[in-house]
Amino acid sequence: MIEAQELTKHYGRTTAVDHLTFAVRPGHVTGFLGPNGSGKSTTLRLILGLNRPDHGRVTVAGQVFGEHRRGLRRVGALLDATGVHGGRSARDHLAALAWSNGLPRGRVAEVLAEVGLENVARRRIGGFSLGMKQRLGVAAALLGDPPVLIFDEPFNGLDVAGIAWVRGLFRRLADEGRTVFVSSHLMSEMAQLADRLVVIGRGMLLADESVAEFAARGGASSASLEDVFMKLTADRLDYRAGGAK
Ligand SMILES: Nc1ncnc2c1ncn2[C@@H]1O[C@H](COP(=O)(O)OP(=O)(O)OP(=O)(O)O)[C@@H](O)[C@H]1O
Repeated sequence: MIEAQELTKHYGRTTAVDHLTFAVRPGHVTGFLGPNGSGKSTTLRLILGLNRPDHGRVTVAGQVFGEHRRGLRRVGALLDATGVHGGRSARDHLAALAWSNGLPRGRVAEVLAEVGLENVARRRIGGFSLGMKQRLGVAAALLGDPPVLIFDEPFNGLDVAGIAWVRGLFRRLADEGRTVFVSSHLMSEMAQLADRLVVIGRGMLLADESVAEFAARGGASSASLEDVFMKLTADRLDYRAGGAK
């Protein structure tokens, strides 16, 4: 369970996250949606203790998640797949993470197999494609077999087979009773994946409900989830192509 209460973060005069209150429950895939710049990444960084809130709090399993030793046993996260040391091999990268988190070395081979990177385990990460780096990031998140998993835009760079694989993986993790929180700026990605949605716009909460409840906002019309999302966020857009605001 992830619980945010009145969570607020400012960057200078920008309010990135604005009194956000929501809950992410175990046993579900919860999509975290909002237009570009709406505060999703900032919220995830606050959950993981990588930034401090200016107001409010966010807890994971009832505790503020700070700089915990062996944190990977509690929460696995993929925030920025490209933020890894390019000179290391995939295997060495995961082995270092396993060592610093007190995890058995055998987990490295298990997660490499899980994400389909066993054949390139000895190659330098610097030569990996974005999709391969995403797979490696998923492997790192899974390393500690944690009850809570957080993924920021995990579909970036994945091919069709990769997207199908990630969807199946997230479903399995949720069915195992884990809390799975997945951010995206694309409702189309979430429509086939999430059970629940947390939607924000300009840092503020717009929806925290099941996909069925969200769809019902479209009323009797045959509005797609994407239509409902576009309507809900229409006046909370910071960036819109074509110059109109
Ligand atoms: N380190 C920072 N310094 C200054 N402003 C920041 C910083 N990080 C984020 N912001 C601002 O905070 C707001 C929220 O950004 P954030 O990256 O959290 O949004 P996002 O929803 O993840 O966006 P996207 O979907 O485009 O990745 C934006 O206005 C952004 O410019």
